[in-house]
Amino acid sequence: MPTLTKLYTMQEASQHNTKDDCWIVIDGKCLHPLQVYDVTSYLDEHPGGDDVVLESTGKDATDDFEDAGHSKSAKELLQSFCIGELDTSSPIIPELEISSKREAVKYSEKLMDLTKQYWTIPVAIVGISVLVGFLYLHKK
Ligand code: HEM
Repeated sequence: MPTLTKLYTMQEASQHNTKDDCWIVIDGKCLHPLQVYDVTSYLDEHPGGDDVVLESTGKDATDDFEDAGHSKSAKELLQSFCIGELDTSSPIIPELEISSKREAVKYSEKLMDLTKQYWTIPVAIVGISVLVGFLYLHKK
């Protein structure tokens, strides 16, 4: 039977960054993408202290976890805190996408303004060309 996996965005996971509510995101290895773990209840028991874990919230903490040289049993223990997977289809920093859209709008507005301001130049060139052509034909 297919199991339903809960998906969380990095933005959502990063909001759980306190002693009373602490989520971390770590690569689950195998075929899995990044997994989200609610380790709140383990913070006080963590042999490395709670601050190191809190410092690893709001980001991919795989390297931090691996660099600490955790034992096999620590890795197994970690799995018991898994609450879901990271939704990688959403941008990690959504503000970036929004601001780049805003930039595009700004750019097209600027272009429109320039067109409005300088429309006389191409019109004048066409007008002068027509006039010169007209005079030239009349001379003949
Ligand atoms: C990503 C953030 C984490 C960092 C930076 C970190 C760091 C550390 C460090 C530095 C130690 C060594 C403490 C010492 O020997 O004095 C340690 C030990 C340990 N940590 Fe973490 N830890 C993290 C997350 C976790 C999590 C989420 C779990 C389990 C749910 C965990 C389980 C353990 C265990 C069981 C030990 C004892 C040694 C072992 O069995 O490997 N840690 N950790």
